[in-house]
Amino acid sequence: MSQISKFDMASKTIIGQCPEYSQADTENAIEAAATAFPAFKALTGRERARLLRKWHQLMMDNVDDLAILLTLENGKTLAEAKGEIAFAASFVEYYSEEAVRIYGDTIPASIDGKKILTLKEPVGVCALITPWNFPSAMITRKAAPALAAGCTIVIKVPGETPLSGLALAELARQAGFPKGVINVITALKNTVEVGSTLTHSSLVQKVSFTGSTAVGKLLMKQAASTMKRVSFELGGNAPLIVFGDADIDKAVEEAIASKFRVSGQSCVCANRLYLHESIHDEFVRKYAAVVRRFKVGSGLDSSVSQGPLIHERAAQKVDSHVRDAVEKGAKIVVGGNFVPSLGPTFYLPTILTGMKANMLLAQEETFGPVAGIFSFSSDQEVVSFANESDVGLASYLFGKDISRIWRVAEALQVGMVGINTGIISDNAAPWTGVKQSGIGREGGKYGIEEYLATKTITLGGLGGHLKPRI
Ligand SMILES: NC(=O)c1ccc[n+]([C@@H]2O[C@H](COP(=O)([O-])OP(=O)(O)OC[C@H]3O[C@@H](n4cnc5c(N)ncnc54)[C@H](O)[C@@H]3O)[C@@H](O)[C@H]2O)c1
Ligand SMILES: O=CCCC(=O)O
Repeated sequence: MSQISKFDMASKTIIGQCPEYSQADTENAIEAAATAFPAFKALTGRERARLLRKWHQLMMDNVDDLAILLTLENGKTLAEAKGEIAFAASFVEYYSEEAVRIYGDTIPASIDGKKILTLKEPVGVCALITPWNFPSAMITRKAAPALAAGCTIVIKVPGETPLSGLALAELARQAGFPKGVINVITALKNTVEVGSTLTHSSLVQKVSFTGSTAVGKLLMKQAASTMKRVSFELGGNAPLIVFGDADIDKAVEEAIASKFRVSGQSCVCANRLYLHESIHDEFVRKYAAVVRRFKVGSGLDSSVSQGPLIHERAAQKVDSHVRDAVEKGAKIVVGGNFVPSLGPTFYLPTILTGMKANMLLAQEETFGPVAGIFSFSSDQEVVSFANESDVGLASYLFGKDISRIWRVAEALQVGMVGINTGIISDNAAPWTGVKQSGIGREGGKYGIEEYLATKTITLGGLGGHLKPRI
């Protein structure tokens, strides 16, 4: 069997290898999950909750090792990696608490003598396909609710970051999950055939995918062949709007976190920053002062704030957005180039001003450390700028006038709005997009519903109501 070699993202030295699984291996994993399903489904919610709690505990006991592995294979800083492991574990804890709270309804029937009940049942074998930008959290955000519901799973981890998923699966084994309940497929070269196998298999009942909109569309088409349930968490192009009455220092701090965490490689990272003309210059001056202090380098170096991007293609895309903007009249305030001394995947944190709607950055997700700054003069104008996108995942608003904030939050065509905060990730909150940012929700009480089917039971022949004796 051929192997995938994994390199430390900063030094490019080899850190490990894992199998390049094929269509046949994927079919075996699906079979294993299907075989394990009846017994796993039959466990009580309390039993599944205990397994999840143990898994959560093992993740937290091993947070340092998991974080080092994550930094090595993804490039994000160690502080960010530790944050991600805690975030990943938080989904496991949350859904250990939901596993015992899966309720059906009793529904008054329209016809006398009948009763209607609903049962919530696990949908069956689920294929979970996850991206490299959050190699641990994007797995547990799917796996924890699926397992809490009683589903068995086949996880297709990204070829760029397979090791974190394997480490999580080993900890799940140690936690006591029965054989066949959690299966991991690693593939890089064979990604397309593995994806096709998962989405066409008649044993797989559900596909949950996080990744780009382009791949999401392909998987949706493939999953249609067997009418699978689907959940898609796809790309974004988040607008961040600062109104004239905002607390500028706070908005700068939060906009830094929103734009530059994981070097701009989160689906909810602010991509387009819209500043009211009255505070534009002050914001840019303060924002640039912070960004100039950033240090780019290996994520393992504690003085570094920005690690490498995932691959050369990603860095080239970032640079193409910067070049395109400059050609069309934008000005580079900070950064604007690669860091050749570190290698082709390192890009300087960049601020561009004078952005216009015809620039690539305005139209597509940059997925890198570039803040494109636009100026606006009225609420209506900024809402129409922000909505000029075929995706609608996250957005951010900064200001004090609550009636304006509310009006704009309602008018934005997005799944999530952060108000006076640049960080909206929380295991308890529904994570969701509109337009081409996806279908379905992850997290919170809604996340588990994606893995449950509602069965309606109608009891007949019950007769009428008892008549009171007179
Ligand atoms: N909405 C969200 O919650 C969310 C979260 C994280 C990332 N994302 C999005 O993900 C994208 C970045 O991640 P990426 O570059 O890994 O995305 P991607 O779509 O290229 O890949 C995502 C996953 O799908 C796999 N994949 C690719 N082609 C496939 C195929 N034909 N069949 C089956 N699997 C296939 C990849 O190996 C990876 O595991 C960005 O667009 C980002 O916005 C969205
Ligand atoms: O890509 C993203 C989801 C995770 C996050 O940003 O919290």
